[in-house]
Amino acid sequence: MAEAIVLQNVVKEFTLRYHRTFREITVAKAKGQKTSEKFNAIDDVSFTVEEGESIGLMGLNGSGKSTLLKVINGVMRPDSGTALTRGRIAGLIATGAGFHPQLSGTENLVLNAAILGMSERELKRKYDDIVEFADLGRTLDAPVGHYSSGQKARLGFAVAVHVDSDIFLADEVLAVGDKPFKVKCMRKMREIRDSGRTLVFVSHSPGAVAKMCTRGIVLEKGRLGFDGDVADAIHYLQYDRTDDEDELETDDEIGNDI
Ligand SMILES: Nc1ncnc2c1ncn2[C@@H]1O[C@H](COP(=O)(O)OP(=O)(O)OP(=O)(O)O)[C@@H](O)[C@H]1O
Repeated sequence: MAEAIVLQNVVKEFTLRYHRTFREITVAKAKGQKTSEKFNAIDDVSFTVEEGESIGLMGLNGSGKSTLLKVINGVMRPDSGTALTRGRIAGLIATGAGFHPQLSGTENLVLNAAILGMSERELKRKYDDIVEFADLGRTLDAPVGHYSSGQKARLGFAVAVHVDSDIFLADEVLAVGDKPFKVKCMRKMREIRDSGRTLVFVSHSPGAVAKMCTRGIVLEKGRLGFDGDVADAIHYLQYDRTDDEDELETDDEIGNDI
């Protein structure tokens, strides 16, 4: 089996700025305080994904999952190390990314499909399915700038799943969609997985990850914390733990009842 994604010692550095105004910066400098700090959002991460594997990319908030997807997708370049991929990549890596707020949903659909490499003929063939999947009704005629985050996710996901990709990246599709849409997304991602395409699925929902993926990769403050069987990855993160304080937790329910 061929390699679909190969990451070697990938580092992505960001600058965290503590102040927003000149005045604040001047005061901080006068007091000898730092005004910004560099940190590695992705810190020396290496792993290989074989074609057809389904990976659950997990980790606490801010651990670097979205950043890593952007590096894999190619919208961000690593500061050092290499990120190689084989084949066409599609997916939803950030809700609303690539949308023009002043254009309507329909216009953005066409634009987005073209950006993702769909030919005019292919789009004509798939247009009705995309519209049906997004299920936005007349809202499709309204400017995307007025869309809710869930509506943006619907449109972005609807286009992305209809692209003939070899690698599908999904970031937090379950976070903003309503329940019927989540169910539809999970079904579609399962179809993608079962068709032998490579899937990288970012989620905080252990139930959904366990159902969708065979391998789990856990990021911890930008570093690779765990890479192995998906159940072990969930256990490593203690996402399978339920104690009294977790009683109000809804995350697992979301995954379990899909
Ligand atoms: N463009 C940026 N400039 C500076 N810092 C950034 C930038 N993008 C992300 N970060 C920081 O990098 C770290 C990793 O962010 P990232 O969005 O990859 O985390 P995540 O694991 O996807 O988090 P979550 O689960 O909350 O979605 C965070 O500390 C975030 O604040």
